[in-house]
Amino acid sequence: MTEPRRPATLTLEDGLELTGTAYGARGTALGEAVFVTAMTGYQETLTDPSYHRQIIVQTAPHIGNTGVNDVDDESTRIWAAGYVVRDAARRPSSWRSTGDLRERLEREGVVGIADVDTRALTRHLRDKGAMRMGIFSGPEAPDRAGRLQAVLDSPVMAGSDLAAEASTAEAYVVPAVGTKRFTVAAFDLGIKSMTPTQLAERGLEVHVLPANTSFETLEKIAPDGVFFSNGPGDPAAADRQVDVLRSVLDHRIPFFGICFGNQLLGRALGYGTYKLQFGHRGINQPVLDRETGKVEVTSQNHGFAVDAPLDGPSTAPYDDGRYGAVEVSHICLNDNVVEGLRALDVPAFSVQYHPESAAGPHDSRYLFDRFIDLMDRIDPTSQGAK
Ligand SMILES: NC(=O)CC[C@H](N)C(=O)O
Repeated sequence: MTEPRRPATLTLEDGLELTGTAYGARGTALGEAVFVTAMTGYQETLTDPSYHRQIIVQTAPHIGNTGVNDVDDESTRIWAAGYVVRDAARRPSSWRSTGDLRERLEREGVVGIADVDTRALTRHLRDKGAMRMGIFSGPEAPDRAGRLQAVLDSPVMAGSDLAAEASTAEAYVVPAVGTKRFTVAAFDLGIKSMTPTQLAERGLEVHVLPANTSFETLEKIAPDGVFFSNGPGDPAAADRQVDVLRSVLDHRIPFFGICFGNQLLGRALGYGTYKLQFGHRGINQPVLDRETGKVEVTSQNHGFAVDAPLDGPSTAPYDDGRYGAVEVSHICLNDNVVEGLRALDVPAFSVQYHPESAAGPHDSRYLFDRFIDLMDRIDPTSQGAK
C-alpha cells in the first residue's frame, strides 16, 4: 500500500488508535462510534437525522462508488458527525449520480477517514461496547494525548436530549396524494423524508410538527392519528414528548411510532429504556411479527431499546395500569430485543425499526396500512376503539 498522502487518525475513548487517510473535510470529528452493516444506501444513512452526534463506521468495504444524487437524501443535510470507511471510491459511477461523495462530505464539513479496517474496528466495538470516538486530520491535529483528551471531553450519548436539535423549526403540511382519508399529526423528532411520503401516499394529510409542540397545539389540528418519528439521542431524556404522548393516549387518538417513537411509547406506557451494548444498524435485521408468525427483513438504526416483558400480554406499568394491557408485538431474531409494542386497550402501536425503509427492504411498509386500519376502527363520536 502506498503511504497515505493526507494522514488521519481515529481515536477511541479506550485508547485504541488507527491511522488512515483523510476523507472529506479535514479537521476534528467527535461523536459516538456506531457501525452500520448496510451494503447499500450510504446516502440515506448519512442524511438520517438519527445519526446526529454519531460517527458512522461502514462495514461495507467500498463507499462512494455510486456517488450522490438529488433524490435519495432523507433530510436537508448530512447529520453524521464523522465518517469511517475502508475503500473510498476514486470516482463515482452510476447513471443516478449527480455528484461525488467525497466532495459533498468536504462541502458539508464532515470529517472522515478512509483506508481503515472497518471490520476489525466493528469487532472491537461489538466486543467492547458503544464508545466515543474522534477523527483527527489536517495541520491543526493534536498529538496523541490531545486526541484522547478531546474524545474524553466530548459528550456521551446516554442522557442526551437531541430530538429538538434535529427537528423542523416550523410546522409544515405534506398534502395527501389522491383522495384524503385522514389528517395525521407527525412529530418530527428527526424525521426521515420517506416517512411523510409513505403516509401521504396512503391518502393522509400529514402535519409535520416541531419536536416541542404541546398537546394544546396538537389538538387544534384535530388529527385522526398521531405519529412519532425516529430521532437522535436518549429516549430517557425526552420527558416532554412522553408527556404529550400520554395526553394522546388519554384522548384515545390512534398512535403509531417508529424507532424513537417506539421507545417513547414504551416510556409513556411505563416501561424503561436501556442502552444496548452495541446498536442495531443495517438493512438486513430479521424481525418476527409475533401475531402473524412472519419474519421481516428490516432496516434498523437504534442504540437504545425498550425494557418490556416478552411474555405477554401484561399490564402496562404506568399509573397502575391506566393504559391496560400491552404486548411485545415484534422481536429481533438476532438477540430477542423488543422491536415492537401494541397496546390492547388504547389505540397505539409502534416498531423499533424503519418501515419507511430508506434505505432498506420494503417488507414492513404494511405497518403504515395498519395505522390507517387503526384510524378506521375509531368511532369519532365515542372517542374510543370499537
Ligand atoms: N433511529 C432512531 O430513532 C434512533 C432512536 C434512538 N436515538 C436510539 O439510538 O436508539
